Amino acid sequence: HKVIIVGLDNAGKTTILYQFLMNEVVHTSPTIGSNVEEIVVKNTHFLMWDIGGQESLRSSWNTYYSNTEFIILVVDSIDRERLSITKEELYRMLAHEDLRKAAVLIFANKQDMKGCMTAAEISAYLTLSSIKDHPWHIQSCCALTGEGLCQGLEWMTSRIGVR
Ligand SMILES: Nc1nc2c(ncn2[C@@H]2O[C@H](COP(=O)(O)OP(=O)(O)OP(=O)(O)O)[C@@H](O)[C@H]2O)c(=O)[nH]1
Ligand SMILES: [Mg+2]
Repeated sequence: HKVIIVGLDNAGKTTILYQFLMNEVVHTSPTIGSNVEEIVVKNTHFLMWDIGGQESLRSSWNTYYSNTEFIILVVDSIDRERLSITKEELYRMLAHEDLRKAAVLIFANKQDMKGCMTAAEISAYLTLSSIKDHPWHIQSCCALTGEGLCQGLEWMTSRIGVR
């Protein structure tokens, strides 16, 4: 099952990918291009593409879209200023033909940061409840401790077989 991990630069995408793979925090630097790893959850194989989120790289996200079953959108919950940009990117993706059948998992990451937005605040800002044409789920998490990541993966595995 193909998964793409998207979100703005510094959101924590690469950190999440390697937490999934090794249950460890790896030292990351901004991703140029992508990383790809296979993650197995309860006999379900996910091929996860972690894509660089810098502004100059976002226009090429669409080259990763074909055959994607899951979009993991990672949000930096402390980055209030740029949540509007995340919102634009989210709705641009949802409108894309190649992602018509994709389900969306939103990770409200960096919940360890003081003063961060809650998953409920992010959900309201992104108007997730208005999304009717894609299954979606929001999960708060902290990539540094791994908290919340398993629950996100469980939602993904629960979706398989529904379609
Ligand atoms: N406090 C805190 N820091 C985090 C968390 N997750 C990631 N970080 C830090 O955020 C920074 C960016 O993480 P990356 O995983 O490299 O971000 P990215 O989304 O892959 O960024 P690009 O590759 O540039 O798109 C790193 O310094 C991480 O250690 C978290 O849950 N809490
Ligand atoms: Mg990265």
